[in-house]
Amino acid sequence: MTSIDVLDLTKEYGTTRAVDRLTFRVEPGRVTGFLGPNGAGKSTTLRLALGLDRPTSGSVLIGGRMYADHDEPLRLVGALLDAQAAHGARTARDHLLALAVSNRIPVRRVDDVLEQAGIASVAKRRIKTFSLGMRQRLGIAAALLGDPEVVLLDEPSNGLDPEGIIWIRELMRDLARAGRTVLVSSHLMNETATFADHLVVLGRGRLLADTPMPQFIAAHSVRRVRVRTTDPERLSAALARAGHTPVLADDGRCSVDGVTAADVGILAAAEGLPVLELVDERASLEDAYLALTAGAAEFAAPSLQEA
Ligand SMILES: Nc1ncnc2c1ncn2[C@@H]1O[C@H](COP(=O)(O)OP(=O)(O)OP(=O)(O)O)[C@@H](O)[C@H]1O
Repeated sequence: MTSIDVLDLTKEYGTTRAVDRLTFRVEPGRVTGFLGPNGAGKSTTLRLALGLDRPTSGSVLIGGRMYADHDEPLRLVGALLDAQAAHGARTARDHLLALAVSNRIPVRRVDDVLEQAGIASVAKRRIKTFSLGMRQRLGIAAALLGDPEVVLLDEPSNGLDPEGIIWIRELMRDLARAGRTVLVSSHLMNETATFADHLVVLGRGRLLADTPMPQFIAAHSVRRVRVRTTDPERLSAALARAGHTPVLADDGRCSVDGVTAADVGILAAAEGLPVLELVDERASLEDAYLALTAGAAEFAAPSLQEA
């Protein structure tokens, strides 16, 4: 069981602080969604974890050691960072074979991962003829080649069709169920909600949240009730008198934040209004995420003069 520990990590590019004193732990046995708006620092953190760039300060430890200090890192950590990185003139199979041989991974793994990624039938085609989705599957095959305990995926559903998106979701869940440590970056909140057990949210290089998914939603969502009665204006006026701020839609439905369905039902009954529809709406992960990152999304990464 191998955890990832990000410890007081900072990365500056000139005057841009891409990652700002970040500390969090990614636990095995679950899928951790790594979220944040464009430029939040997700890819930089993953590159630092893989030793592809040097931190300005702080560190990332995988299984208690830096990536580069492991003897056979590809057998411990599999990563998909840039699916376009593979050499276009090679066939998919040759690309994986070269990776296997140079990392002392048994050659039989090549056919296993081609099969697992659903690209066995195109294994002998040159990579330059591949669609974005096929390249993405090849990148995932390469990440799984060393049968790693830790899997880092940067936007893995990029370019995948709906069937591919379901496949990658199930693959990530299976890896976590098998006790592996799975960290997956994304901008897509609703999609992340379909596979992540835990969330780490960044904004402007800083940690905004590190929390189990259900707690994240509960902590950041607003209660909202949707109600429809025979007289929307009268109900609206009654809600306003009770100190609420109802929003009336064209279809006669009324939304009210910060109340329960019971509150609204009792109020409607007191007004003698028949209730035609009354729904307790749970804010979606998208709403919760947008509320959390609203401040961070308005700006680019902070410059050092600002910080
Ligand atoms: N090599 C680099 N040189 C200069 N600035 C960089 C470099 N890499 C990243 N940055 C800057 O660091 C910040 C964080 O970028 P990063 O790519 O890590 O964010 P991200 O969260 O992965 O965004 P996206 O979702 O758009 O990929 C951005 O302001 C980016 O412009």
